[in-house]
Amino acid sequence: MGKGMECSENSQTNMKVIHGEAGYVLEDVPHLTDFLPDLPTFQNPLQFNPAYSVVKQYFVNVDDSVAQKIVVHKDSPRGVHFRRTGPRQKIYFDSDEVHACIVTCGGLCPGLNTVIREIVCGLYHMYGVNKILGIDGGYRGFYAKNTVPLTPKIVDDIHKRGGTILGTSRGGHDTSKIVDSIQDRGINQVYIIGGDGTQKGAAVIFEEIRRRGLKVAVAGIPKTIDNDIPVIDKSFGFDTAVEEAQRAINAAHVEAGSFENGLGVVKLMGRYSGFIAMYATLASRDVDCCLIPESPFYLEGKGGLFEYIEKRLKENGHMVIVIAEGAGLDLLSESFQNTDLKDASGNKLLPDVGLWLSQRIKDYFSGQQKMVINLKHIDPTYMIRAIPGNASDNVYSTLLSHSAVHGAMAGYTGFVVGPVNGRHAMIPFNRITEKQNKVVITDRMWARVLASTNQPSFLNPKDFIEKEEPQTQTQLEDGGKY
Ligand SMILES: Nc1ncnc2c1ncn2[C@@H]1O[C@H](COP(=O)(O)OP(=O)(O)OP(=O)(O)O)[C@@H](O)[C@H]1O
Ligand SMILES: O=P(O)(O)OC[C@H]1O[C@](O)(CO)[C@@H](O)[C@@H]1O
Ligand SMILES: [Mg+2]
Repeated sequence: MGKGMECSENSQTNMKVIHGEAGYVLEDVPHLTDFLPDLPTFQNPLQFNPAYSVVKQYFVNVDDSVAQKIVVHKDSPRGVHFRRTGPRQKIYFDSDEVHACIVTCGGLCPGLNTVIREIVCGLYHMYGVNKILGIDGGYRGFYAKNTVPLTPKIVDDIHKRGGTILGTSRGGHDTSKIVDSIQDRGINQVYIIGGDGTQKGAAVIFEEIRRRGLKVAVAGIPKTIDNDIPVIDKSFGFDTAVEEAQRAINAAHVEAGSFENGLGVVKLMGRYSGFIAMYATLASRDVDCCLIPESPFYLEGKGGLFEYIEKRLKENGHMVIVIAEGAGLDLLSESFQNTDLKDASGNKLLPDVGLWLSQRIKDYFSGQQKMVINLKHIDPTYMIRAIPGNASDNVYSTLLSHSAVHGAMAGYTGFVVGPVNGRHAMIPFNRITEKQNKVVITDRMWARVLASTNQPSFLNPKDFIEKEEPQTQTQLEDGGKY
């Protein structure tokens, strides 16, 4: 810890927070020495690695941190920081001692296999680790299935395939059985790849490991096609998903443009966050209306969706609507009985909004409007999720994997890796799991979507203006990322 720093631990969240000068705050991650103070250290073998020994500054300074906010005013406090990732001079595991395991949980996401590959190759090539196990089929694989040995040869070309070679699942998180399995197998590094639910599971695994006083590092790699993980810039697979969504939007546009009053409805993923729909819309420019969970809308009456569709068809002869799977749930609940069905992880099962919207539009225009429309509904959701990562996601996945490996080798634990303002950092679990990342509809990014599609905002601007204080300066809100 640097000079003039004060460290405190919040007993409720177990968070290590370090305060420095001028309002500097480091939301630190746990280290194995917090509960095992006498661990021996080792020289990092990377200094002898031909790839790294030519790099001038290959070890990061122990005090390096990454700022959460980079837009500041001259009198702003320095604000919250996270510990920077990267190789450390001193490590807490001897290469021969490491017995690592990797597990993938939750839904599929492009780039999962790249992350697995790069953890295996990173451990092997950078740190000389050769005992690495794959856990089969998500959390329950720890106690209900056999493990798969992983070597650079086995994972050599898996990044070219979609899905996860380890398999995945929802539900089945039994903390004590999982930690028993880790302990019984002599595993001392656990790499957990998954979304918000998975990282909640990883946090309780870490707590149990700490309670038992085991020398086991737990590292989370955030995975979510929905981009709903907070703090980090974006999640891997998201770019690929946005790119792949273009094919569906193009098809919808071609279909719509070829028929009189052609209407293409494309459903994209996004349970609670409409990032894929928002970015796919902005990227495409062929979309006339983007509907996301964060922005309420209505169908009938003045300023409603039906009125807009009619206007657009009259003006342009065709239109494309992109709808995220969690959009308009309040409207759907009027048509569907609230069954409250959940998946094995406890996530609410949503009715099919694409089908519902398409039917409502057809009913409206075949009813009182007497306007013949040609509607094509495209649902590419699983096709988008099941492909391999694109080039930029593959590079990104490599950085994430290496960050996790460097962090675990350096004895950090109970952390999630990810880029914060473009620099990779280790973030405590609770910062990742306490809330979901959502599109902020009062941000400029959503305004860009509205400006690009010309769709109605479905909101009364007075609702916003009257509630807000007059602003003299740019507000430095959390949401103002884009
Ligand atoms: N609160 C929790 N505590 C412990 N384990 C959890 C918790 N929430 C979810 N899990 C476990 O994490 C795993 C994955 O959770 P979930 O199915 O919600 O997917 P996810 O990780 O959120 O990914 P995504 O939503 O992107 O598909 C499951 O095995 C589930 O049992
Ligand atoms: O059908 P499954 O496997 O539960 O996955 C669907 C969900 O997974 C996600 O892609 C998140 O991984 C959500 O967008 C979607 O609601
Ligand atoms: Mg989730």
